[in-house]
Amino acid sequence: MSVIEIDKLVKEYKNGVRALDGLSLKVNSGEIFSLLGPNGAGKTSLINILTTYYKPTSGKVSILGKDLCREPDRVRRQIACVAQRISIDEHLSLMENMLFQSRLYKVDAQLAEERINTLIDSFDLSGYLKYPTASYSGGVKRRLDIAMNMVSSPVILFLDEPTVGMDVESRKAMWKMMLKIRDEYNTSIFLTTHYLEEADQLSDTICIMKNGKELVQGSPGSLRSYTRQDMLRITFSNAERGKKYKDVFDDTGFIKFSSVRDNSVLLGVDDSRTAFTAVNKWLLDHDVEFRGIEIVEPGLEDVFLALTGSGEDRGEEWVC
Ligand SMILES: Nc1ncnc2c1ncn2[C@@H]1O[C@H](COP(=O)(O)OP(=O)(O)OP(=O)(O)O)[C@@H](O)[C@H]1O
Repeated sequence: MSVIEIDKLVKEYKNGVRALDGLSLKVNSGEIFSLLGPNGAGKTSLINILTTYYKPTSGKVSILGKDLCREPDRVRRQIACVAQRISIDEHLSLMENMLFQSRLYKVDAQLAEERINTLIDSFDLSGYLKYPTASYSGGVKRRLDIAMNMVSSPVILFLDEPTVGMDVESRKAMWKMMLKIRDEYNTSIFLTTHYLEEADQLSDTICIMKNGKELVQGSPGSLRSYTRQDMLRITFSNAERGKKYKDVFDDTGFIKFSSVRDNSVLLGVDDSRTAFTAVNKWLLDHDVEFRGIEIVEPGLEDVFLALTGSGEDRGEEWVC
């Protein structure tokens, strides 16, 4: 069963920027859904619409079976959103922050008390009860922010880049928290992130978007299979040479997609063994200085780069 259904969503701002350009996607009940995309892809615009903050220009959005534009109040009661900026009040204690949130959502006082105690326990916050919230580390503040947003027992929790700027340990604690929210609270999570490893580790479904449109949607494993077996990496002495030969290979016509990463060019090809021989021969015949050529197994990062490219629109070949 899906909890979010988006059909041909368009958001055009007053300045004429079309942040969403006919985006369609579905989020299933009880899953962690990650939205990935380069800067300016339209992720925040989408979250702002889904959380009823902005109105779409056109298209249809249904959340928990309700039309977002016709019944925004009913939708609002069943969702919670943790924005990029931490929303805890540092003049209040941990408990006061939790209670404030429960009153905002009009949760019955006794139920709120039970939920708050369970959340504090569940998310390892009890050790911080006696300290002022202003003294918490960024990671603990973020955990409290998310715990507060769970007081209303939302069916869907939106998290806009929840681990941005965190150290590895805090990020791992946050992942544990997200998995708990999905598995023990049965809340669906809609997550935006720039971290591919995070999306890979946590998500049931990943959607990669660019220029206001979805490029591809699927499980981390199914996305990796997009480019499995058929990639070559050629390493040069510097990134400029990589860029130069990327353009040369693009013009040959037998490359499915290409991207430059550090000193290397990644080439998507039809048959890696045949391409390996052909490209190797071409490089030697043309006296091109290169450090190495190899057949590579793609990771999620390769899929992301292949689909979003670095300015070129080759990803459109992969539109689902
Ligand atoms: N309020 C606004 N008015 C006009 N244009 C906007 C507004 N908000 C966003 N945009 C533009 O819409 C496009 C998509 O922006 P958006 O913030 O949704 O992308 P994003 O994927 O969240 O990017 P980032 O990862 O950098 O946060 C960008 O070109 C941006 O400049």
